[in-house]
Amino acid sequence: MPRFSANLGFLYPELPFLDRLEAAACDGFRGIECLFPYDVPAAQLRARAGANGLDVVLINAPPGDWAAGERGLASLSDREPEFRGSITRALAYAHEVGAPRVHVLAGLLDARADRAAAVERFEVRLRWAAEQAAQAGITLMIEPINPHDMPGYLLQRQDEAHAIVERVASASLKVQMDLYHCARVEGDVVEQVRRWLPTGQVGHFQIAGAPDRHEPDIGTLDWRGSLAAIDQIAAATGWDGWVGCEYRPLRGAVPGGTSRGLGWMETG
Ligand SMILES: O=C(O)C(=O)[C@H](O)CO
Ligand SMILES: [Mg+2]
Repeated sequence: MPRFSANLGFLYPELPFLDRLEAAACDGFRGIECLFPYDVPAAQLRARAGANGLDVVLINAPPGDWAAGERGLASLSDREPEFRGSITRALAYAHEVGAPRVHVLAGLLDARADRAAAVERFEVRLRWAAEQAAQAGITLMIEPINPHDMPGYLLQRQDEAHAIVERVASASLKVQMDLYHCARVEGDVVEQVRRWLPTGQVGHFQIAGAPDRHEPDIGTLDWRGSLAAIDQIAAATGWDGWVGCEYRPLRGAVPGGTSRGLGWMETG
C-alpha cells in the first residue's frame, strides 16, 4: 500500500484543528496535509507534528477570499501582486513546518472570460512561483478539480494540467492527482494513473469515494485498482509520494467517526 496522509481539512471534523494531529497519529498516519493552516502559527503546527511523529506533506497557498467564493488567484486578471504575496506567504509557512509541497489553486474562470488568456496568465505566474519554490526546495502542485464541486474552476482534466506542467517546464511544478475529481470527470481512474504516474509529473495523490466524497470504499471508485497501480508504478520508477485521504467521513462529526471509517486501508 502507498503511504497515506490525513487531510486535516476533511478528517476528524469533530476535533479542534491541532487536536486532529494526535488523532491522526493514533490511527497510524505518519503524514498530514492541511488546506489553509494560516490561522495557526507555523511554530505551533511544527511542534504538534513533531510531538506526534508526523510529517506535514502538503499545504495550500492562500486562495484569495474563500468565503466570498474565490478559489485561487493564479489565473485571475489584475491580481498579480496578491498572487505573489500568497506564494511568498505559503513558501515561508511551508518552510517553517517542513512541508515539501504547496498546492496553488488556479482560480475560477468567469463564463464570459477568455480561457486561453486565463491559462496563459496561469502559466506565466506559475513560472515565477516555481522559481521561488525552487529556491526554497519546495515543489508546487496544480490540481484538476471537478466542476460539480467547484463550478467554473479553470483546471478540470489531467491532460490539461500535464500540458501546463510541460509548458512551464520546471522541476518544481507537478500535478496533484485527486482520484475523486478524476473519477468524476474522466471515469477510468486506473487508466489515468497508468497514463500519468510514469511521466514523473505527478507529485501527490488524493483519494475519496465517488460520487459522494466519503470513504474510498463507499461508491464506485476503483480504489483497490488505483492503489495497486500506484504501488506497481512506484516500485518500477522509485516514486515515493503520498496519497492524501481527502474525504468527508460518512459519520461526519460523530466522535471517532473518522477512525471507524479507516477499515478500507486494511482491506486494500
Ligand atoms: O478540493 C480539493 O480537492 C483540494 O485538494 C483543494 O486543495 C481544496 O479545494
Ligand atoms: Mg484534492
